[in-house]
Amino acid sequence: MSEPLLEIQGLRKQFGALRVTDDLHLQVRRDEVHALIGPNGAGKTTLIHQIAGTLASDAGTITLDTHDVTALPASARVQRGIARSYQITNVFRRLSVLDNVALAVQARRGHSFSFWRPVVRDTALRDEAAAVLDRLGLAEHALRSAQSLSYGDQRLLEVGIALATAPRMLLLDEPMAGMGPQESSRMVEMVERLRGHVAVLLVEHDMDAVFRLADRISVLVYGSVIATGTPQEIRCNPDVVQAYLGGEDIR
Ligand SMILES: Nc1ncnc2c1ncn2[C@@H]1O[C@H](COP(=O)(O)OP(=O)(O)OP(=O)(O)O)[C@@H](O)[C@H]1O
Repeated sequence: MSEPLLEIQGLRKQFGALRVTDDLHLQVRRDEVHALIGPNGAGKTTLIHQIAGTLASDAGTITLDTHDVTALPASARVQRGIARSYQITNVFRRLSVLDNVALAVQARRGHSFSFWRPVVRDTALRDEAAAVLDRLGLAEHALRSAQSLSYGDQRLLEVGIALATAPRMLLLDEPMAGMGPQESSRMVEMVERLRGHVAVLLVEHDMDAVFRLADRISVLVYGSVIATGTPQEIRCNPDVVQAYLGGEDIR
């Protein structure tokens, strides 16, 4: 069993009187796919924002590899190895697929976007971006504009942009949302290939995908983790079945 890479203790985020995350504790190991499930409004997306640093926390700590990152801005967390995939709105639609990934590689190297040069002039950059596309199964689309990709491929590209920052902790917020069965299964295969190379925290409503992919699952209810365990443990946990599904079987 590996040591936790990400450790969250007593985390809280409050909007007015509403505590969206509240005394939240969670550990993600460095070699696991860890799924976070919970009813609508439980606070899953808010937690992803707090980990990524796009929302400041009101209490608690977030440590990555024992370094406290709670007070760091989002950009500094990316440099430390935390990446999240954003919605398609984060993709530069008119740029090529390869250039989109290369921009993220370049950002990781600490260059600002104003120094962006066509990727074709920078072999190392191009090779690194191409390797990411290979990993995603998008190599054949490298020179197409991002906007010409199918919906499923655009969502894969989002993950590619996150991977291009060479994360140790990858946050995926509903990567299968809006996908048909075929596209979902490509995303599942892609996440499967990441296992062991990068720690993955996966928020997903598609329970088939969750139970297929997760090494462990945490269940969030009213902003707190009520249970963490293997898929089998979670499936059999009476508190989870009661709280999450109102008493119905989880699958
Ligand atoms: N910026 C905000 N201001 C006020 N309330 C917010 C804000 N962001 C989220 N909330 C509220 O916090 C609660 C949790 O939202 P969040 O999106 O984190 O839940 P979730 O578990 O991701 O839900 P879903 O599964 O439906 O995506 C909701 O009641 C939401 O309305």
